[in-house]
Formats: sequence, C-alpha cells, structure tokens
Amino acid sequence: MIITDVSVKTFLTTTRRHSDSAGHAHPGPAHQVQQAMIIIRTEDGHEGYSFTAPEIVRPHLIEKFVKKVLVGQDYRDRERLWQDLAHWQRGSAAQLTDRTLAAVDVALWDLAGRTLNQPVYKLIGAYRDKVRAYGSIMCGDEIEGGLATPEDYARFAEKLVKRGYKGIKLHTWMPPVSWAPNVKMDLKACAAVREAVGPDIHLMIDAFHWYSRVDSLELGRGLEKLGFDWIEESMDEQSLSSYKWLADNLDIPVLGPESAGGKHWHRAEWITSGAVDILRTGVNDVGGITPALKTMRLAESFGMDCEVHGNTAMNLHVVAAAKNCRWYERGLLHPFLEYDDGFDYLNQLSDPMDEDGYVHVPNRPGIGEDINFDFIENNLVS
Ligand SMILES: O=C(O)[C@H](O)[C@@H](O)[C@@H](O)C(=O)NO
Ligand SMILES: [Mg+2]
Repeated sequence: MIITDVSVKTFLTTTRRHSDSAGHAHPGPAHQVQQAMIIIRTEDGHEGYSFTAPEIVRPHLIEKFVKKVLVGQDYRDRERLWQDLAHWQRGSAAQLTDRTLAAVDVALWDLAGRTLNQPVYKLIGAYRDKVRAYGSIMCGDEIEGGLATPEDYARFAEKLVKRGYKGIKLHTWMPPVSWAPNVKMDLKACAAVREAVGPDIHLMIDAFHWYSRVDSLELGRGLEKLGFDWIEESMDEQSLSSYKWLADNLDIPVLGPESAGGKHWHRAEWITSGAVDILRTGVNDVGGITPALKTMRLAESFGMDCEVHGNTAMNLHVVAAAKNCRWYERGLLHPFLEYDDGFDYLNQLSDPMDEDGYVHVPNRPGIGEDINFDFIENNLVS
C-alpha cells in the first residue's frame, strides 16, 4: 500500500490542434508536441498514471513538493494527500498549481482502480454508466469553410446532430480574430445554428470572458429568444459581482465559474452570492477528481446542477458519479478535425459516443485510459 516512487515520462505525440495567441485551439497541420505521463508506484509494483503538459509535472514540482508529500504514504489516503498538497500551494511561490494537484490526484485514483481492478466511477459510487454528450465546438476562426461564418456554424451543427449529439455548445469568435468579440455576430451564429438544428437540440454558448456587463446582457437576452440552455463565461470570472448582476438581470441560466480559482471553496461563494444558476467544476480547474466531487456535492446541497468542464475519462468519471449533472463535454470539435481519431498514445478513445449521443464510461480498471505503453517508450523525450 505504500507509495515508493513518483516519476514522469515525457514523450512526443502528433496532433493537428494548434493554440492561438489567446490559448484557443484551432485545426492546423500535423505537428509533434510533448506530453507527460506521471507515474505513481507502490511497494507491491502497482502503478497509477495520468497525462498532462510537461511543465505541470516538471522536476522542480515533483522533487520539491509531490514526492515529499506522497513517498512513504498509503496510496489509499487520497483525501489527506490532496489536503497536504493543497495546503502547500500557499507556500509554493505560486509554483504548485491546481493543474499539478489534478495530475497527482487523478494518478492516485487511477492507482486505486488498477490495484483493485475497478473503474474509478464504481469506486466513488456510480450514478450511471453512460451520459449524454454535448458537442463543444472550437472557437470561431477565419478559415475558409471552417468556423468563419454563422453559416459555417450552422452546417457543422447539422453534421453534429447527424452524428448523434443532442446538445451543442458554441465557442464563438474571440481575439485574435480581428473583429472579435462581437455580440451581434455571436447572436447571428447562434440563430443560424438554432434554425439549422430545430427546437429540440440543446444549445449553449461559451463566450470565453470577453464581454462587459452590458454586452453580456445583450447577448443573454438574445439567447433567451433562441431558447439556449445557458450562457457561460461571458465576462472575466474574477468579478463575482458582475456575475451576480448578470444572473439577477437574465432569465437564461448563468453557468460558472470555470476558470476562476479557489476550488470548491470559492464556488461556494458563487452559489451563496447568487452569481450562478448552474455551477461548474472540472478536474483540471479545481485540482483533481477529489475536489471536483466536493463541488458536485456542494451544488447538490443547494438544489443546483454542476456541469463538468472538459473531456477525457477523468472528467467522465466525475459526471458518472453524480446525479446533478446533465452533460459530458465532448470536444473540442471542428469541421476539419476528426475527434473520434483519438490520440496516438492511447489504443482507443476513453469517451466513445454511440449514435444516440451517449458516452459510455470506460469499464477498464482505474481511470480507464487504454495506454499504449510501447508508443510512449518509442517516443520518449525524457
Ligand atoms: O482552453 C480552455 O480553456 C478550454 O479548452 C475551453 O476552450 C473549453 O474547453 C471550455 O471553455 N469549455 O467550457
Ligand atoms: Mg467554458
């Protein structure tokens, strides 16, 4: 049961996803990027794994914080190990972030599942084995036939409905697109999608914090006429009072926070201040599966749904272990990318979606990522 080592393998993987100068993903030519796999090993040889960017598990963090907290400890003591790492964040000179806590926590859950030969959502206490996915579309772009016009969004939405999606979320145009953000263009894209898919498909928008209160109000009122399910991150989530103002002035549910820090503690303040109608969590956003579950239960205590940010199996297990969540966010999607192609370092997708739009939780032990260890060994960087 005792953890004897924490290590990291960094390897090359090929992707067609490129980040723009604001961090938004867009399709482009295939290129190689570095990915990291953290490995937590116990005395009896069991291992747990999780994937993240190499800088999130760089040697300084593993040696100065992670190993000092984990090595010599019982791998089953996830709550205490998470609390010890979270407590050390304050004294880490802002080096130990929620992303690193998430990578460690996910690997600990994976270790538990692999050791006990059980999928994580069953260890937590499953609520369901499958969940509806919404297609989370990439931010708009200026690519011919991509997501450059409202008609492009409408055409892609029709394709997603044919694939089986019963919900679609638009990330609209944002800087560095020269004329963005633009409320009227956002509403044109949303109207074109509603026209294309009809009244029964659930639609949401994620405006990615580019708007003022007044712009957000105009956007929200327009979405109310189009029957959207929620408006997400239309303003900077560092302004709690702006979201309280928006939620007070809109009928459409306001969902958040996604990118605001403070884990489940700060999300309690968002609820009690009336800043949101639907809470948001995410394994990477709050520091792991452990705090994401706390956030789900917090929202449930207030009669509130809590929607989980992000794809991959780690988020899917959180969704599967909670009643107060309606969707799995499957994405990010683009007309020029085939999401179902997956990743070269995994043997199969961890979030396969059936033709009815349901994603089935992997029943493989642990997180359930079907890791191609040979690929990783053959493409090692360090
Ligand atoms: O880069 C990000 O912050 C996320 O990928 C984001 O674009 C998207 O996943 C999101 O906000 N979903 O709600
Ligand atoms: Mg979002």
